[in-house]
Amino acid sequence: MPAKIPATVVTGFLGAGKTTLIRHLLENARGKRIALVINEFGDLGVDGGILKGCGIENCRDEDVVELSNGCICCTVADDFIPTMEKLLDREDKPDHIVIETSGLALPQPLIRAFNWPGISTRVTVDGVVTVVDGKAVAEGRFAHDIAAIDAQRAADDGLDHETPLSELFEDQIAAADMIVVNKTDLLGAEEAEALAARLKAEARDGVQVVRAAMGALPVEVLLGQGAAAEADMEARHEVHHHHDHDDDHDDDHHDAAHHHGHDEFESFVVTRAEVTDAKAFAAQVSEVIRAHDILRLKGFVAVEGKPMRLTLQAVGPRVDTHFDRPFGTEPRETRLVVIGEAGLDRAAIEAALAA
Ligand SMILES: Nc1nc2c(ncn2[C@@H]2O[C@H](COP(=O)(O)OP(=O)(O)OP(=O)(O)O)[C@@H](O)[C@H]2O)c(=O)[nH]1
Repeated sequence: MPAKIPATVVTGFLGAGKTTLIRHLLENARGKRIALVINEFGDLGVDGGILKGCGIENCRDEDVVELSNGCICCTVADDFIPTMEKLLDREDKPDHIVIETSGLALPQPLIRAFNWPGISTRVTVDGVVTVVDGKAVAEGRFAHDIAAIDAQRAADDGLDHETPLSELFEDQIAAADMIVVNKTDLLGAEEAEALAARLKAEARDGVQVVRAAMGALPVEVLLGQGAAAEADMEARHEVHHHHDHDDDHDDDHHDAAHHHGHDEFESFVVTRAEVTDAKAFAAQVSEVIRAHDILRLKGFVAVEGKPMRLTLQAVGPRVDTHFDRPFGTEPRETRLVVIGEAGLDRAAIEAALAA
């Protein structure tokens, strides 16, 4: 069976910066063919418009698909699934699918839709990325323009008007594999750090919390999480069980202050001699990842007495290993790439991995 196509679900309240983050991703995807599915509500089509007319090389018109029949959770069968099938049936399949949910939709029903027959064998949820408006959340609001959100909710009969925004927010946090604390340019460094720590404490174990300005995250941090989110829905509880809908769009798409995110991420390579025990080393790596908040760690490991090299891939504390091929004439060394937010304690990480 061919490998499943990974899909990343991007969620977050309106104005949190989802479209901005996706734009940055497309601009930096370097040849990776990304198809976008955008869940617009109503006929505004703002995000589709923004991304379609973007002039980004990787972002061809036919790679942007809009769902315009409203909330995904009530149109799964007649809109979302056929759209996905069409994408998957294409001759030149995308390497990755990115789905932008509209600001108030619950991510859970969408993730669950990936268990649908015909979809579940061909695509998997690589990761759920929840974008939060760091400035708004730090100030105890959940979104930049609560009044706009309220107006949208009120304008739609199908909408549950009772659920407080705080619960929708909790649903978004509970669904996440990665939480992006966006708009850190509007926060002090300490404030951003405190908020990231707070959200990490609220989220499921192992969820990565990263800080960003203008959604600028390295592609390799955002994509390739391998979460298979559709398979562990019970862990991603919904606080709120009513039917909920969403509408979208305030009109502040125009003021994207051009901002070249200075690099808030770093990566380096650690090498070491052969390890004696593959399993024990994987556990050791997992501990180092937790202790140092490493986002990604990947590479090859030489295991004593094994001619094959061990491939190691870690997303957060989840470490996957398998033997992939003989070392052949290459030096039998362990070589691991470490990726994290700037400020990693390189010396300590090197020492801990070499131990
Ligand atoms: N200062 C600042 N502004 C940001 C940042 N990220 C996004 N914005 C601005 O916030 C506004 C909303 O960003 P979008 O990317 O459209 O947000 P969205 O989540 O896609 O919003 P909807 O599509 O309306 O749900 C835009 O004006 C962006 O330019 C950031 O990190 N810092």
